[in-house]
Amino acid sequence: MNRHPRGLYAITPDLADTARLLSCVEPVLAAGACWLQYRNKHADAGLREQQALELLSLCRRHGVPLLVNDDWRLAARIGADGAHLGEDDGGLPAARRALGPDAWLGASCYDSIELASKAVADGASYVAFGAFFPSPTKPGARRATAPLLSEASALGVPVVAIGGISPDNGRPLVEAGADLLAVISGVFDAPDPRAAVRAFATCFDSPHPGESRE
Ligand SMILES: Cc1ncc(COP(=O)(O)OP(=O)(O)O)c(N)n1
Ligand SMILES: Cc1nc(C(=O)O)sc1CCOP(=O)(O)O
Ligand SMILES: [Mg+2]
Repeated sequence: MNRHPRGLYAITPDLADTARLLSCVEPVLAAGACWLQYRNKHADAGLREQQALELLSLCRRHGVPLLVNDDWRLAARIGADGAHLGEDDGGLPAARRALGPDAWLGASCYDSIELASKAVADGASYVAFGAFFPSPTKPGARRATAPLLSEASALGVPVVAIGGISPDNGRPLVEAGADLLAVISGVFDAPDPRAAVRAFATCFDSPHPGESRE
């Protein structure tokens, strides 16, 4: 498993129709998203398990890690590559014990470097900050600013930025220290999701020598 991921971390939109979910996600993986998070805030436990299993096979076919949002027990049960937990989603130490040492375990740290440092001590293997921009998916999300990303680089785990990120505003977050840009609407609400994934890739291009980005 690549311990130094860099690129687009696509997060699924809430879709009750599993066939539609798969047909939305497949082109995004084919176009080069490097991680996928299964997030569905409305499905019941049975549908979430069914959707997570179908996404896991799709991700395996594309060689893309699948992480499950909110529910580390589901991640452990289906053998997903990891889980993502926020402040209301249970303790990181129990999740780490259940998932094993090699699984990805992400923690939402909002705008707090102190939360991030505690999360790493508790077993997180990446930390996420946000929201960096107004988020259509989560309009009430707490806001974070880019200097947090460079501060977090010292924690020694991949750093994820989330919240209202688009191909047009993502590059400064990468330049500030984000390894992964986590995105829902900027990919899945784009008129052409494949083109959006390719446009996100340019946020990770190094500037040409001598090129100014002021
Ligand atoms: C990569 C990533 N970062 C942050 C979140 C948000 O997690 P949380 O605060 O638990 O909110 P919900 O996603 O559960 O609404 C995330 N899911 N992924
Ligand atoms: C799920 C989530 N968590 C956030 C945080 O700031 O912790 S922002 C967010 C929504 C991300 O969706 P979009 O790319 O559409 O803004
Ligand atoms: Mg959560």
